[in-house]
Amino acid sequence: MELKELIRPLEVLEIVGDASVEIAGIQSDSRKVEKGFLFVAVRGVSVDGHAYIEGAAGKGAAAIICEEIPSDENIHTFGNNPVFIRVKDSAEALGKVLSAWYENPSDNLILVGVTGTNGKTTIATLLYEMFRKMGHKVGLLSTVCNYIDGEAIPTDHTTPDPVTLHSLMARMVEAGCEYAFMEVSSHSIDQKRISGLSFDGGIFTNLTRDHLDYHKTVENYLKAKKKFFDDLPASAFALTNADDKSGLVMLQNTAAKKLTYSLRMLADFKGKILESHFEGTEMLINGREVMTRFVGRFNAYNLLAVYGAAVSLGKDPEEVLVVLSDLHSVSGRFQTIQSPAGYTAIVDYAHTPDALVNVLNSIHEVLDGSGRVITVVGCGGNRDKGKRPIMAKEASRLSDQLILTSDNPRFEEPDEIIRDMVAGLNAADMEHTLCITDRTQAIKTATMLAKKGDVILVAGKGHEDYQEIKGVKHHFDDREKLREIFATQQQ
Ligand SMILES: CC(=O)N[C@H]1[C@@H](OP(=O)(O)OP(=O)(O)OC[C@H]2O[C@@H](n3ccc(=O)[nH]c3=O)[C@H](O)[C@@H]2O)O[C@H](CO)[C@@H](O)[C@@H]1O[C@H](C)C(=O)N[C@@H](C)C(=O)N[C@H](CCC(=O)O)C(=O)O
Ligand SMILES: Nc1ncnc2c1ncn2[C@@H]1O[C@H](COP(=O)(O)OP(=O)(O)OP(=O)(O)O)[C@@H](O)[C@H]1O
Ligand SMILES: N[C@H](CCC[C@H](N)C(=O)O)C(=O)O
Ligand SMILES: [Mg+2]
Repeated sequence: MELKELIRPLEVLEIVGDASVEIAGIQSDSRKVEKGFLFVAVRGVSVDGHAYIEGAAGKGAAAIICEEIPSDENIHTFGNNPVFIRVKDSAEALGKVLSAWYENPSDNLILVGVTGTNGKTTIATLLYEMFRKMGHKVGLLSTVCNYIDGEAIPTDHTTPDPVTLHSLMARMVEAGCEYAFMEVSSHSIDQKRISGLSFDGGIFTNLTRDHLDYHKTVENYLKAKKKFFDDLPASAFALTNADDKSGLVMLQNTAAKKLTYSLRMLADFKGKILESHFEGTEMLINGREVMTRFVGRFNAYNLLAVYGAAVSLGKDPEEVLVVLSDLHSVSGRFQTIQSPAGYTAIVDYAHTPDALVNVLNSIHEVLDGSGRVITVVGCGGNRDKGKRPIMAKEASRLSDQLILTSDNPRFEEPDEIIRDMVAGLNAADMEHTLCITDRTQAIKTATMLAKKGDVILVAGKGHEDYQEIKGVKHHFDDREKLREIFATQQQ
C-alpha cells in the first residue's frame, strides 16, 4: 500500500520526502522493522521510540512517522533516506495507520469494549460464549486468552499492543466473525493502544483501587477509563453500572446512547438476587426469573451487564435469558473444586482489595455461618504497593484463618512483599494469620486446616498457570495443586 493512502486518516503537520512510496509493513518496534516498513516512533513509558529512528532506518524503513523529525543535516544519511511524516501524537497515529493497513477491520465487526477495575474478563468472555451459542462467529480479546471464533491465541496482555491488536481484528474479519468483544485496560486507553478502532458499544463495570503504580492517583485512573466513553461515537451504546460511584461519571461526556444496569435502583437493566448457593444464583432480570450457575453479588452485576449488552445489540430478551442460564464460570473466576474430605476450595483471580472483599462476602453469604473460611493470598511484585496492607487487612477481617504467601514476586523479594502485607495487620489479626512464602506449602497447609463444611479461598492467580520469579515464568497452577492434594486425600 502507498504511504499516502495509509496517512489519509491522519492530521499531518509536515512531510519530508515523497509520500507515494510503497510500504511493506508497519512496526512501532525498531527491532522488528524490515525493508520497506513504516516505523512509527512512539514515546513509551520506559523509553522514547524517537531514539530508535536511525536504527529503524538502518534496517530499511521506507518511512517514519514521528512527533519530532531529527535535525536536517542528519536525516538524509539515515538508511535509504526514508520519508518523514510529522504528527502531533504518534501513538494515536499508529492505531490509525494500522487500521488503514488492514482496511479498517473494526468497521466490519460489531465491536464492544469492556472497561473497569474488576469484571472485564468475566463480561467479555461471557458475551463471547453467549453470541457463539446463538450461532454467530465471534472474536474475543481477554487477559486469559484471545480467540478468533474457536481458535485460541495465547496472550500476555489484557489489551494487546496496537500491532497485534489490529492484526487480530483483521484475522477475525477474515475468519467471518460478526462480533468481537474485548477488554479495554486503563493502560491501553492511556497509551492509546485502542486508537483506530471503531466501537459499537462500551461497558463500564466499577472503579476501585488498582494500578496506582502506573496512574499515580485515583483521579488519573478514573480519567483514563472515562476517556474510553468520551471517545465513543453517537451510534454506539455506553452501558454503565449505576450502583458504582463512578458509574454515571463515565457517561458525563459521551455522545453514545446512555444505558444503566443496577441491583439497587431503577435502571434500563434492573436485577434482583432471589437466592444464592455454591451451585449458583437465582435472580430477577427486568422482572423475569433466571437461574444462573454463578455465585456472588459481583457476578450478578456481571450478568446484568452481559444481559444489557446483548439486548442493546438487538437480541431478544427471552433468548438472552435462556442462554444466560446455560453459561459457566470463567477460568479461574470463582472456580469451585470439591475436596473428598467435604470442604470446598475456590480459586479466584481477586488481586485487588475490592475483588477480595467481594469474593469473601459472597462466600459468607452462601455459608451463612455454617463453616469456616480459610484464605490463601499474596500480592504481585512490581505492582501497586499501597494495596498490599489493605488486601491483608480485608482478608483477615473476612477470614477465620489467613495464610499470606507469594503471588508473582517478579523482581521483588517475596518475604518483603509479605512484610508489606503484614504491615496492615494488628496483634489480633496476627493470631489467626500464618506467613508461608512457598505457595505450594501455603495451599497444603490450608488443606490440612480445613474441615468438612469449610471453604478455602485461594486468591490472586486465578487462571494463571505460572509463577513469575525474576523474569522467569515457572509452571504453577492453583487448581492443579489443589487437585493433586485432593487425589492423595482420596487414597
Ligand atoms: C507499562 C506498560 O504498560 N508498558 C507497555 C508499553 O511499553 P513501554 O511504553 O514501556 O514501551 P517502551 O519500552 O518504553 O518503548 C517505547 C517505544 O519504543 C519502541 N522501542 C523500544 C526499544 C527498541 O529497541 N526499539 C523500539 O522501537 C517500543 O516498541 C515502543 O513502541 O507499551 C508496550 C506496547 O504496547 C506494552 O507491551 C508494554 O506493556 C508492558 C510489557 C506491561 O507489562 N504492561 C502491563 C502493566 C499492562 O499493560 N497491563 C494492562 C492491564 C493489566 C490488567 O488487566 O489489570 C494490559 O492491558 O495488559
Ligand atoms: N463485577 C465485579 N465487581 C467486583 N469484583 C469482581 C467483579 N467481577 C469479578 N470480580 C472479582 O475480580 C476478579 C477478576 O475478575 P475479572 O478477571 O473478570 O476482572 P478483570 O477486570 O478482567 O481483571 P484484570 O484487570 O486483572 O484483567 C475475579 O476473580 C473476582 O474476584
Ligand atoms: N493484570 C494484572 C494481574 C495481576 C495478577 C496478580 N497475580 C499479580 O501478578 O499481581 C497485573 O498485571 O497487574
Ligand atoms: Mg481481565
